[in-house]
Amino acid sequence: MSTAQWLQQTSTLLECKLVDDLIEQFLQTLEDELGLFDSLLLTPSVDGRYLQPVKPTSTGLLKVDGQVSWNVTDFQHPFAHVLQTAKPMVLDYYSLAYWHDNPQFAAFISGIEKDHSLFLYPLKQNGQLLGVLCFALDSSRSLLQRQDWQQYSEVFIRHWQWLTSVADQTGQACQLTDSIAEIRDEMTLQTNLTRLSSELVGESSEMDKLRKDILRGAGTVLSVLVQGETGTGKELVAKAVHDYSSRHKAPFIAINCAAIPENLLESELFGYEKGAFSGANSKKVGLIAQAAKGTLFLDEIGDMPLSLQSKLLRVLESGHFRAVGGSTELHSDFRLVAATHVNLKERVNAGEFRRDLYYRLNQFPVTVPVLKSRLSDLPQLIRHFIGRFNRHHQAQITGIRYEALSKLTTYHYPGNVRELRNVVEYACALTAHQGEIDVSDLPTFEEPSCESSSGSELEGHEYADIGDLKEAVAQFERNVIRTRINRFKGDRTKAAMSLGLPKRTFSHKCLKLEINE
Ligand SMILES: Nc1ncnc2c1ncn2[C@@H]1O[C@H](COP(=O)(O)OP(=O)(O)OP(=O)(O)O)[C@@H](O)[C@H]1O
Repeated sequence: MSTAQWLQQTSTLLECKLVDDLIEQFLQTLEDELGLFDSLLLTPSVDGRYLQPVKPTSTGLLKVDGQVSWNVTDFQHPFAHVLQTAKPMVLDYYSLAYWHDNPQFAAFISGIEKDHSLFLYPLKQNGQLLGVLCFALDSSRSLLQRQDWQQYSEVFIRHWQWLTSVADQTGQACQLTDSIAEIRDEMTLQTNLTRLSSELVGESSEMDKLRKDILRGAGTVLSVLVQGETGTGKELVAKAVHDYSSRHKAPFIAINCAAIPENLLESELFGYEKGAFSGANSKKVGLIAQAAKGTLFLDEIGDMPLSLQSKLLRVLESGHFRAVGGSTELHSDFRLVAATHVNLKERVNAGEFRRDLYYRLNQFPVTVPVLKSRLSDLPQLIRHFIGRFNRHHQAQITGIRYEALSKLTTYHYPGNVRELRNVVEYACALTAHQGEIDVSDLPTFEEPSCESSSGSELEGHEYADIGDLKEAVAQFERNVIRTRINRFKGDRTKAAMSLGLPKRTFSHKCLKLEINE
């Protein structure tokens, strides 16, 4: 049964006004949904010395004759053990034989057959035992791992408690509603976390935290700033913030601030009027207006020119803006998610990014961890990318050999998950149909030591001579990119992939650094 159906059953339960109706409804739902042969609820007598079935007679598998009750201190029947330990107990046909010495219990289970078992489950609230649920079921079934019916039982307990004391404790009604809302929220959170973990893959505690941060952020109206190295999944995170927010039905509009020349970025964002500049032959609606009621995602926000930053701040503060060449004030109600792989705080301190805009963007910060800090996620990510490759290429790669997986865990992934995805796709392309990825299918990885040795060479000689840091960095980037383009014989897509950069970011960098190879 889906979460929605359990919620439906929960609502039905909450409509019960009488305790007997409530118990009947509760047991009936469990029997239907868990495929039980029979079920029974045992509750303590008024003096607390005996356990008695709530239904005085039963003609089902579990035999009750109306007189039966079990002394809670008599350990000749398993109920006393469940009460003592407050833990569930599963008894198959053969282990039930152990309890046949107790005639009352033997009569009670006389209908149980070889492939049946008895499941006893203590109902507790705030450490207090309220009763024991008793199920007869198919012995191959296991109920303990399932959370759904246990959460449903929690709602039952609360409603049951409430109904029995409703006459003089009306105040409990509010508490109950709160608890149900809490349980409902918790169930929704768990469902969303499960759904999100199939999109944002990884079992590490870092990924767990990231998914929780995303859902918390999505539930607010705050601007979200996603920070993380290139290829860590920032765009996926931004999309998830939108998908799990109340704006998910409206558009998600994304733009990479680094991939668009400065003069075009403004008109892309704000739109323009006909004749605003040469070439503006017709009016254009900007991305801010397109994102109305939805989410605007500004990737590589650190590359946004200062002049535009103040215009962005204005629209974030007031919701108002003007199209390029326009005279009327326009309005858009959008939620902003921005991402950056640079340390924005440092840019602020260097005077390259507006401090006020930084604080406005950073209302809800989310940091995406680098892959090398969570290599335990590799097996799951690799499976995910193999599955994706299979779907896209109608292939049937079955998995990865242990030796190949071991080799992958020794690498440091400067390009993070994107680089891993490329490695897996490369390996899949070399793997035989219906085969497993082997070590020989993996690309040759660069030795990290090579990079660091060239770095220390520089440190010794050239660092001291640097007069213009910006130019030195640009020169370094130029050298890296040129070497890489040459290595891939001019194939820019491969060069971009090997550096863990999206192709558009790479192209823009080439443009900026005047690389024409
Ligand atoms: N946790 C993850 N689970 C599944 N796929 C992932 C995960 N993280 C990243 N990816 C995949 O890795 C690739 C890169 O992700 P994405 O573009 O979101 O990274 P990014 O941090 O925005 O990169 P850049 O800074 O270069 O723009 C995408 O194909 C994305 O689907």
